[in-house]
Amino acid sequence: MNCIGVIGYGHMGSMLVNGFLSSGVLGVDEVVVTSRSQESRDACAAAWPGIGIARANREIARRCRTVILAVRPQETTEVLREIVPGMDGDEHVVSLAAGVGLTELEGLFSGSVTRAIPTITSTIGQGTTLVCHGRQVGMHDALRVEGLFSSIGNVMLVEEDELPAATILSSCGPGLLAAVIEELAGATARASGLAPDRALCLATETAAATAAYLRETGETPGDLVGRVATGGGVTEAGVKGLRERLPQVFDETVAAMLVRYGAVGK
Ligand SMILES: NC(=O)c1ccc[n+]([C@@H]2O[C@H](COP(=O)([O-])OP(=O)(O)OC[C@H]3O[C@@H](n4cnc5c(N)ncnc54)[C@H](O)[C@@H]3O)[C@@H](O)[C@H]2O)c1
Ligand code: PRO
Repeated sequence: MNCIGVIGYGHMGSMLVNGFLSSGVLGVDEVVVTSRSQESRDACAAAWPGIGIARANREIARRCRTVILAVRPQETTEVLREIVPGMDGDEHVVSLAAGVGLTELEGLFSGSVTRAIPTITSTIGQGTTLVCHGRQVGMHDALRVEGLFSSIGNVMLVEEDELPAATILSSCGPGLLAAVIEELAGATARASGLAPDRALCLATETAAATAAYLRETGETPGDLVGRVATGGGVTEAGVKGLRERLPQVFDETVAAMLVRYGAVGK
């Protein structure tokens, strides 16, 4: 009964199960998983022999005290409505859904509710899970959930009104930066004879090294630009062009994401 239930074994559900089990923070006898398709349930059972597999969402609610909802935002309230009748009220529901607020979740389940927004980079133990506890969450439940997510990366406690912006940076960020890496490599390959796969390899390594440099030295991005861009040189020409055009591109990008954030759970 004190186990962790995961409903939805897609990108996030599988990442969390793999992370919690491979870090050793949970054993297979402490996790029960279900997902809509038999194929996903079979994949989970094959990856983690001995893990609990439930055939129905309501079974998770009966067997587990902590229930992680790892289905899409538009399915989250439907799944919560489905399982609540089988719950006795002292469970802890943890929703991963971007855009589905605590008020809505607590309106369906009157017990403890936490919103947690992980990031795909926690597949490799890096990145930050954003955690926002609802008003009913006690210290014990809060620490248990924070401990679980700490096993796969950093945890940052946030207020709910900070979640949209923090989600864009922490959780959508890997997708945004991957697109930037792809465009930088693609443009360089198109403008030269460099093979696209070699361009992508160099751009990816450079992005990783740049992030590590900033993290380790504590320099600002502006400091680093100053070190790289020799006066009158090549980098300066590129950074000048980016600084003229990127603010508008990113302002529009973030505005579009915030609009979608507000609508995604509907
Ligand atoms: N992908 C990310 O990087 C990311 C990051 C942070 C938060 N999130 C949030 O995590 C949640 C899951 O996202 P994802 O990318 O893993 O989605 P996904 O589509 O990969 O996985 C969703 C899973 O839920 C299952 N499912 C759907 N309806 C179901 C139902 N009624 N009962 C049981 N299982 C059902 C699907 O079969 C699928 O396996 C979303 O709410 C999303 O907002 C995602
Ligand atoms: N992935 C989810 C989305 O794109 C939530 C953050 C990252 O909607």
